[in-house]
Amino acid sequence: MEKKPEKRGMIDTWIDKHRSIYTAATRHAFVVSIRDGSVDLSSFKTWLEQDYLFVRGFVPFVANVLIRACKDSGESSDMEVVLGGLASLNDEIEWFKREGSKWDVEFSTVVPQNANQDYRRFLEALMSNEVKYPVIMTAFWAIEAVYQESFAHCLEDGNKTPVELTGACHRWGNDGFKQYCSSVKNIAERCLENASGEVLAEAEDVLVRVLEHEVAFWEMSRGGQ
Ligand SMILES: Cc1ncc(CN)c(N)n1
Repeated sequence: MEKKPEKRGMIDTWIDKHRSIYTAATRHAFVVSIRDGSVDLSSFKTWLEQDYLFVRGFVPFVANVLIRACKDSGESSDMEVVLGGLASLNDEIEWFKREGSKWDVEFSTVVPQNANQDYRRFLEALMSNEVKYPVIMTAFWAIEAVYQESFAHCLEDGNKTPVELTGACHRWGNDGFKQYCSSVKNIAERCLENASGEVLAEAEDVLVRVLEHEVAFWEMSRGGQ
């Protein structure tokens, strides 16, 4: 049977419109250096330290998305998708701790860098009740999708990803995580279909801002702030 082409929604339209920042976030030099094996391991360690702190701040954000999915969605399956994401953050934190001991990282002494603090402040602002559900779901999708696309790239054919880094790549580059991102995208697209012009403008803006924060986060790993 012929496969039906997937329906293009607002998110795909916005990605096309903001292609250069989308590519900057999903094909950043740090990610490309993992894929081609030239990665500087001290950059990887910086990323690991900073991302552990980020993920700890991401938990309350996702918990808030879960509450909004229960209160504002009207579709009971939204809650199940987000709950799955929250549960996998538990595994993620355990993974970071194991990885930290492998790389001799003492997380308790790590200080969040500026890009990390800015990103976390942005997430906190999104947790306000004033922010509409379609806007939150768009942001949530973008945050997860950047990691999925980036790390899946490090596993694609022809990669020279160092074996000690493949664990990180599989964590976000695996098919289950891809499927989960696609479910989150479907939720966001469904909400955006019925959104007002004002909410659409806000969601587009938030999408671009997530991509900018992701670029700054990768830059920080390579020694920027
Ligand atoms: C900066 C960042 N962005 C996204 C993810 C994926 N949850 C993450 N761990 N860190």
